[in-house]
Amino acid sequence: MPYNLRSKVVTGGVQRSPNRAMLRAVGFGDEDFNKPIVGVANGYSNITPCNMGINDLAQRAMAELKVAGAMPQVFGTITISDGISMGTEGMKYSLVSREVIADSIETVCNGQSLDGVLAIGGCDKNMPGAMLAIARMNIPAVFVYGGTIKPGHYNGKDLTVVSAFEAVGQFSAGKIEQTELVEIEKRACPGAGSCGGMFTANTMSSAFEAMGMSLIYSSTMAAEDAEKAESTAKSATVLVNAIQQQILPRQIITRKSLENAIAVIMAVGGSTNAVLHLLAIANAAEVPLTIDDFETIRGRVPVLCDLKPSGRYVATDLHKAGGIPQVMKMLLAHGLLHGDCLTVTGQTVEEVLKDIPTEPRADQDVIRPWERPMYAQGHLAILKGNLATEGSVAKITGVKNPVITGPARVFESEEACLDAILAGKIQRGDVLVIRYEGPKGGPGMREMLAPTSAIIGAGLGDAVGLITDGRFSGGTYGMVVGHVAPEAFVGGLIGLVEEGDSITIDAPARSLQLNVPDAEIERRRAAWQPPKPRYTKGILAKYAKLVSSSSVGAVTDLNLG
Ligand SMILES: CC(C)(O)[C@@H](O)C(=O)O
Ligand SMILES: [Mg+2]
Repeated sequence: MPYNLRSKVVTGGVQRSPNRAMLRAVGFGDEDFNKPIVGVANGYSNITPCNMGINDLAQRAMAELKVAGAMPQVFGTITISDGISMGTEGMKYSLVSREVIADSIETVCNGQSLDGVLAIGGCDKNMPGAMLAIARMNIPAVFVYGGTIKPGHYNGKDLTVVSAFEAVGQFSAGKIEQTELVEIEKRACPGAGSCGGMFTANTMSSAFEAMGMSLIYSSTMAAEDAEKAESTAKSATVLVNAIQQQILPRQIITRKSLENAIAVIMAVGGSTNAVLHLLAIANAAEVPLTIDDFETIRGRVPVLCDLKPSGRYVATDLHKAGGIPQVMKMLLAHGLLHGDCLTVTGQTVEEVLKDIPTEPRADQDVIRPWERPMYAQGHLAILKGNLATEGSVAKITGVKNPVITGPARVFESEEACLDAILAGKIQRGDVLVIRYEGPKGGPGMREMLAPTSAIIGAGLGDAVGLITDGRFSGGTYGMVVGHVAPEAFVGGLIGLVEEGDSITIDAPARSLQLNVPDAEIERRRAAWQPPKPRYTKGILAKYAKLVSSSSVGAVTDLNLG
């Protein structure tokens, strides 16, 4: 039976003869018209180490798809590098690139009536971008992660790119010499692969493994190891089976599997970005999920893994210790994972995990035993209050002072804030406010890794708070609250804060509050003028018009119907 179930492009009789003529030019023979046509969304780019090994994986996937009886058709998807654009105006394109990737995969797969898609990505937005498209289209699909980078080494310590960001703060605070800063820069990124801690890329790949849209163990493999290519080949075989069986993404991406992904992200200590991306994926899959669901799951799931940014180990260490399947099995054994969710293999989560022990191995301390977690509850909290009536996202574990009330130090951009930190103008007890960096205001919610790392490097990590309507890197930690919604640009209270106002971040109470009388707030609100958009042409201008609040995932196709 022909697999071109979606359209009759190649089986549609004489009318389709011209379509077939073109396919013959790209290598189709008579018998190939009876095979499924599978897109390979190739995120290859030498712009960033995260994506530079992906072409080899795409080639391997193509070869294996052919062996499994499919006709692969490769097309390129774009990426930007968060690490390289970090701290620049270019970072505004990062979250935008998520939509571009989603739109490009949807455009090619639907435009060409493909029977399935194997998407390969590396840098942070590649993962959610691909999954948004997969959830929208609902054609059989598998996600292949390009793999994590191995750690660099200096003075007996493991390095990641975040070490280089923190070294800037250490240097500015006079804690290290410039020679040391340069050594760290040279050694932080020793090869191919996405940033090595449990930062955003590794968080999202882990989430997809937990959701059943990627093969087990695949999200923590090193980009440069042979098993990455082997797992890619296996993904191709699994996808062809999914096409034959018509296993569809929306059978896999369900409310329950998104809850599994959230539970795993809490257990591994993942990035704040996961909140934004999983809300967006739920919207694309038409699954009900709200920002408050993260708080509910956080309350019952412990942080089990000792991973960077705030912990000790990197993703390759987690892999050696048993990887995401070990974490999932522990959650399953303690009733915190839905075992009946379908995976792309056709097996349920419980079936996939059946041979994995319920406790981690004793010869490692990356994954803690159940009785000795890093933290009894998850680290990604949803804070609300007059400053964030729709919600905000904070990393609340690992900070010594979970409550801070301090004077606001207001910055209208990330650059202004970084300059103040590096110039030593921030005092212990200050609450830094970085605003007009939201989905519409930035636009694009830049990741504030440079200021948050400079704070850590300057030794102020436990002494100051920081709130923003922008985002954070997966490498950020400390008393930081991002995704503050509503954002300043649309009139959110964060835009009305004045220098010296008292702000309280209360992590245990999950509250974010401006301590200014209501009458004064109303006076300021009446005087507030919406600012002019920063961009009036091109993609940033289009994005700013369409994008939703971060509290519902910063998506560009909400309520368009
Ligand atoms: C550069 C990083 C560390 O990859 C960052 O973009 C993240 O979000 O994790
Ligand atoms: Mg990032």
